[in-house]
Formats: sequence, structure tokens, C-alpha cells
Amino acid sequence: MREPANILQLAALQPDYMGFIFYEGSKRYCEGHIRPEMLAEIPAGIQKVGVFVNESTEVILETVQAYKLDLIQLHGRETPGQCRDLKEAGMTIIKAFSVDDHFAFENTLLYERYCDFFLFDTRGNNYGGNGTAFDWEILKGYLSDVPYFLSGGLSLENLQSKEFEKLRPKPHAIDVNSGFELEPGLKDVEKVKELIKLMKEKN
Ligand SMILES: O=C(O)c1ccccc1N[C@@H]1O[C@H](COP(=O)(O)O)[C@@H](O)[C@H]1O
Repeated sequence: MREPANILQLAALQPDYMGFIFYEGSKRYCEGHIRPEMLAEIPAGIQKVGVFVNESTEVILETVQAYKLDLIQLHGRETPGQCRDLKEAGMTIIKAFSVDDHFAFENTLLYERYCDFFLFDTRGNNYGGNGTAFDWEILKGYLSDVPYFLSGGLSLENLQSKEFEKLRPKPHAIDVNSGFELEPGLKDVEKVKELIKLMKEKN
């Protein structure tokens, strides 16, 4: 999210999390669009997530403080050591992994001690926001008890599929992005409304 009016419209729907991309290489880069004070208008029940890609620990900590972020999503090649440093600095961490048919879930194990959540996104040309789903069957190989976010090309269609119903282990949360946008960085409020209704019906 990065357009103030769109952020407030979305906040009225009370999602559990709202994400802000602090990676200059993204079409959704939020700096220059929102001032840190603007995020203070988001109700406290919505957790503000800062998304970073291969950023230094120092910059991440400064950004978290300036924007009063609740969680960080590390969406690049961050090491277990950097996650340890960030955890020791008091961060709540979502570590993202790019997944394809050959993904080895053993890769997640070294991160378990330092991360609060994992996130599985589809491997693609970009670090994130590729808009394609991976074969969720491979999550059967998930080895960890760390709760995970399902991500990568989620849409109203695939979230209503049999494959989503059958998904085990069940995700802690879903992270929707390009499938619910009018343009990069601008969410389709009506579509998100429909999604929230659908998810409430399932629970
Ligand atoms: O969306 C981006 O531009 C982006 C750039 C760099 C890292 C992460 C990014 N977004 C994350 O990508 C996934 C999947 O998005 P999509 O549904 O496939 O469009 C999601 O976790 C976003 O938070």
C-alpha cells in the first residue's frame, strides 16, 4: 500500500496486516508516496508490515522506528545471522522464501530460531510481486512448526479452489498483492471486500 486515500479505505475493512514496500526496485516502493506520520492514522488492530529486500540491518531498524512498523518481511537473500541481529534488536520477523518445484524445505530450518513467521512466495524474475502461484502441493514437505504466510499470485479464483481447501498444513495467513490491485500499489477495494467476506465464510 502507498496511496493515503487507498490505505484508509482498506483500513476500514480491518485486515489483520497491511504491507509497505521499502525496496526501491519495486513498482510498489512506498517512500515518496507516504509520510511516516500518515501510518499513525491506521487503526492499532492492523499490523503494519515493512517489506525489505537485501537491506542493511541499520536501515531496516531506522525505517521501523520512523514508520512505527510492527513487523518486517525480509523478501531477499537475508541470512540467518542478519535475522538473529534483527531479532536481538526486538523485531518481529517474517522471512520470505522463493519457492519452486525443487525447493528444499531444509533451507528454512536455520531460520527457525530467529523468525516468527515464514512466507512462501513463487520464485520468479523479481524478488516479489511476480503474480504467479506455485504448486501448493509441495507444502506437504514443510518441516517446521513456524506459522507461515501463503503468498504468490493469490487471486479470488485460486483462493476458492479445491487446492486451497486441501492445503496442508494450513497457512497462518494469506498475503495478497498484485491479484487485488487496480495498478501497482493501488488496491481494488471492492475485490478486497469480497476476499474478506469469503475468508470470514470459511472460518
Ligand atoms: O510486490 C512487490 O513489488 C514486491 C517486491 C519485492 C519484494 C516483495 C514484493 N511483494 C511481495 O511479493 C509477494 C507476492 O506478490 P504477488 O501476489 O505475486 O503479486 C507478496 O508477499 C508481496 O508482499
